[in-house]
Amino acid sequence: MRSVRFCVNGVYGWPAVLRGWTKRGSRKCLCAAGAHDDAVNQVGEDADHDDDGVRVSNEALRATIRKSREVLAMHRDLLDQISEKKKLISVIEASSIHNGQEPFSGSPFSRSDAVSEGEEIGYDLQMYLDRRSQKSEIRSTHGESISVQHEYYGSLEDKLSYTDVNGSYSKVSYVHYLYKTFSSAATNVYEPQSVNGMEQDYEKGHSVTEEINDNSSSSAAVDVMNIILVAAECAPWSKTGGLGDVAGALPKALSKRGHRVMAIVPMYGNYEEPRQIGEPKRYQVAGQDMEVKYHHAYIDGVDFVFIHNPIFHNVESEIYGGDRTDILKRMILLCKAAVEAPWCVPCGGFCYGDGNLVFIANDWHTALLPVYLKAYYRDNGFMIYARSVLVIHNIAHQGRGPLDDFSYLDLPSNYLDLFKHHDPFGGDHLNIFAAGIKAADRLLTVSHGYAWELKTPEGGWGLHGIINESDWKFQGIVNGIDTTDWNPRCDVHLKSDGYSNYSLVTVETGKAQCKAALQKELGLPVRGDVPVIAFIGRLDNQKGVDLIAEAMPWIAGQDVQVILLGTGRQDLEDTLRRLESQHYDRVRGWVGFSVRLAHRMTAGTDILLMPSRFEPCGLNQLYAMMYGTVPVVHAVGGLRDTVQHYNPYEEAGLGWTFENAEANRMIDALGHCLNTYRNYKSSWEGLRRRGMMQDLSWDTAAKRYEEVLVAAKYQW
Ligand SMILES: Nc1ncnc2c1ncn2[C@@H]1O[C@H](COP(=O)(O)OP(=O)(O)O[C@H]2O[C@H](CO)[C@@H](O)[C@H](O)[C@H]2O)[C@@H](O)[C@H]1O
Repeated sequence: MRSVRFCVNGVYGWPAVLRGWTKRGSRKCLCAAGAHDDAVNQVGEDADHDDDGVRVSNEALRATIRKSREVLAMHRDLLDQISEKKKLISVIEASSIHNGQEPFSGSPFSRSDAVSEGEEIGYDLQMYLDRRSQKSEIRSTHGESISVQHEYYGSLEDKLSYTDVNGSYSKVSYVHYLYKTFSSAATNVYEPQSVNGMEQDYEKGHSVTEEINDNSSSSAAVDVMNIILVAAECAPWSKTGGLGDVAGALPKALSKRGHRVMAIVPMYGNYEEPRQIGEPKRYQVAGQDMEVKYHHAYIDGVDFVFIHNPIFHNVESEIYGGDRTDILKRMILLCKAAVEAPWCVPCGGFCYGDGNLVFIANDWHTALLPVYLKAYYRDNGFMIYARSVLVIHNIAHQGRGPLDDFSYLDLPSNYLDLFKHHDPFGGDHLNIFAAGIKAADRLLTVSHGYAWELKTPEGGWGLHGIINESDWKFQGIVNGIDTTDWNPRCDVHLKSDGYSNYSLVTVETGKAQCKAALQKELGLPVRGDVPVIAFIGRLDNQKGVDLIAEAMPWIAGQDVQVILLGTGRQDLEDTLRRLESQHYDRVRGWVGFSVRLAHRMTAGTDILLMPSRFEPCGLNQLYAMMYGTVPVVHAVGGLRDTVQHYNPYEEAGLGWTFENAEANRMIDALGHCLNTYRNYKSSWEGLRRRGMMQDLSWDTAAKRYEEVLVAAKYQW
């Protein structure tokens, strides 16, 4: 007998799904809106007495049918309302054309006063829908239905803004209706015929979920996505390095392109903006029952969603700290809570659902997400059109552990093979990154150079074999930077203490002022003529700060100042302190994490040193160029991609690169750089200007991400 499944816009109640697995392997979920957990639990329990694993008790079936009927009645009601309102809108359209107004006059991004309704609920869904409509206009190849939507709400907003709407409907009620109608469109609107079809199918015991997904595939003609990015850190709330910057900026860039975007991160502290949303949910982590509260803030077009549970408290300063299993448990909870977010976080009143849905997971911390999406949902016939993309920011951290750790993950035993990895260093071990790479629909990394390196034994850190096998779905996209946050023209950290904002036009004076302010702040001699060299980064083997220490006798022999900012390995922190005390007249070693100082150093120094042994992309060299600071880098990974070596004959290039991560090579490159600074002023100005004139924003990268997300959507 075929099992009955029903789930509309609600939670699949996976504790029950999990119970189904642990006791009898793969099992389909049975739930209805408003009664998911009850229905699921009931079925799960009944099913426990079911020998062949497919029989569902009559009682549970009846309960589900009852609930399903209620839901279908609601749908019918909604569709009636929609068709009524459509007629009304057509009348308004006709009358406005009659009045000689352009149907689409006015920017779709402009906010009418009617949007205050959205503000009231703290969510500008209308803005999203407007973008969606604009996008559909740009991509005119995508079918009729969207252009029809465009006509409806695009023109209606104009009418609401520029003409009087008399009669029984107020402006606000129209727009409120549109929020409802078209947010449904954004998250699986049900066409009347489909609903009827659903009803019939349902009566026959067919899966309504499948029908809904069929609808999403028809709206799949539109490349506007529901995107959920999940990461362990996100600036400005939490940041230990570049991943935080990317998680804070990429979602905004994707939202600007017209997508509905959510970013999910743990809630490490008491953040000001987010408010609790939806109902708390419970998840099993390593046999422990944990409650998650979702908190939400809608900022710059992005639904930032924070996972609140005591497990994340008090680790803000040490996000990846604690013992191995502590970190693992945090990441399990994050991934479980994230994969269910499209069903239980009603941003602006509406869940994302699974139509046109793509998750973007980042690094090993969230590499479990593609696995959970597959094991909890897709293997069971749910969310079959949802996709996952995994981004490798740093392969050096893989979530390795003994095979016994598998029991924490809460997965069917046949999934063990996905995690089992053998290499000469780890032997047979559990590797979370490896499993995520295999399970993800697409694999990305943060530069072309690193994409190439990852496929080599030296660069792949034991995972090169798996990455080579995944080559068909793998590519590199160079990171962008947040040009609001990192912009010398408006950088908030340059507005006080003698610093100054500056632009391409005022770079000479602006940088000089920042340099003097920085020297003063750090107690260095205030001298405009001395080149100031910076290093900013995590203190570990990757960043090569030890090469700077090795080269310090030569560097300190030059007439230069050096400022080193970093935190990490104890011995390297001690090195920074030692260098400062040995060369106190010209070196500062600032141990700690200071976003403000990082910004001020980027503005107030002349040269940025990045002798990284490997660098997947690197953001500091991009920030440096944006601020007219010239990079000197080891030509590796993303550094090779982004810093073109200076060519004095053609006055081309952006900085200096050196081929091997060795102190002497670095000294050579730095020597040429200092010579140009001192003796070839106009060349130096050219280097600065070329750096500053680049478009380093996320716009280009976001477009490329979009292509990958769309490719994932159409991939089977
Ligand atoms: N002590 C300190 N105080 C204040 N700020 C500090 C700091 N130490 C580092 N930072 C900041 O952290 C960020 C570091 O970004 P990176 O991209 O250089 O490195 P990271 O190795 O962390 O990221 C990984 O992911 C990113 C994103 O994909 C890749 O670019 C990179 O190559 C990869 O190693 C910058 O914003 C920097 O200013």
